[in-house]
Formats: sequence, structure tokens, C-alpha cells
Amino acid sequence: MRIALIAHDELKDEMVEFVTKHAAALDECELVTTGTTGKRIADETGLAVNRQSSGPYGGDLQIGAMIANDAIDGVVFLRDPLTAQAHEPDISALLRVCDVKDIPLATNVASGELLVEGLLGST
Ligand SMILES: O=C(CO)COP(=O)(O)O
Repeated sequence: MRIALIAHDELKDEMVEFVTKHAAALDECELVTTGTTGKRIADETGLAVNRQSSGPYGGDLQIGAMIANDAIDGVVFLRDPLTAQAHEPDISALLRVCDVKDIPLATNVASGELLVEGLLGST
């Protein structure tokens, strides 16, 4: 199973907490991340991650391309709904390709919990 993990800056603490909680199940997966999110996860949980570029430098698009190539099984993208992002078009493209390819996408912790429970059986 290949899971993409992405978090905007205000949500990175929550992402590290989420990954820590589900570390055993996520350790069985290949984790694909954007740049800074992946560094935080690797440094603070010890899990191995396949880091792409930082979001504002094309990381969302790289993960979107993986989704288009059927290489991602689920996405947890903790989005900041309160802060404008310079790379909003890239974010929209990533969300859209999830819908195009019918890939499970969680954009907050509550739905992330359901995603890992549904895909990985982790509660
Ligand atoms: O900007 C992001 C997603 O849109 C996340 O990128 P970073 O993980 O590099 O902060």
C-alpha cells in the first residue's frame, strides 16, 4: 500500500501526531510525502518516507502525477483552510486528480482516521 501524507504548515504538528498514532500500520506502507512534511515525519517518528519536493515548489504536482499513474492508494492531506497558499492551483490539481482516479482523500484528521481504518485497519 502506498500512502501520500501532506500537511500545510499550521497542520504539521497534527500530522506528526497522526502518524505517531498510526505508526505501526503506516510502517507497513510506502509513505510518499511533500518535502517539509516528510522531513518532520522522518525526524520525529523515525519512519522511512519517499520525499518529493516541497509543496510550493511542485511537490503537490509530483504526488498528483503519481496518482495519475495509479501509484498511490490513499492520500491524507491536512489542508489549512484559513491561510491562502501561493500554490493553490497545484493543490486544486492534486485534489482533482484524486477524484478523477477515485482515490481516497482525507483533508482533515477526522477523515484521516477513517481512511487509515478503512485502508489499513488501524484505529
Ligand atoms: O505545501 C504543501 C502542500 O500544498 C506541503 O508542502 P511541504 O510539506 O513541503 O510544507
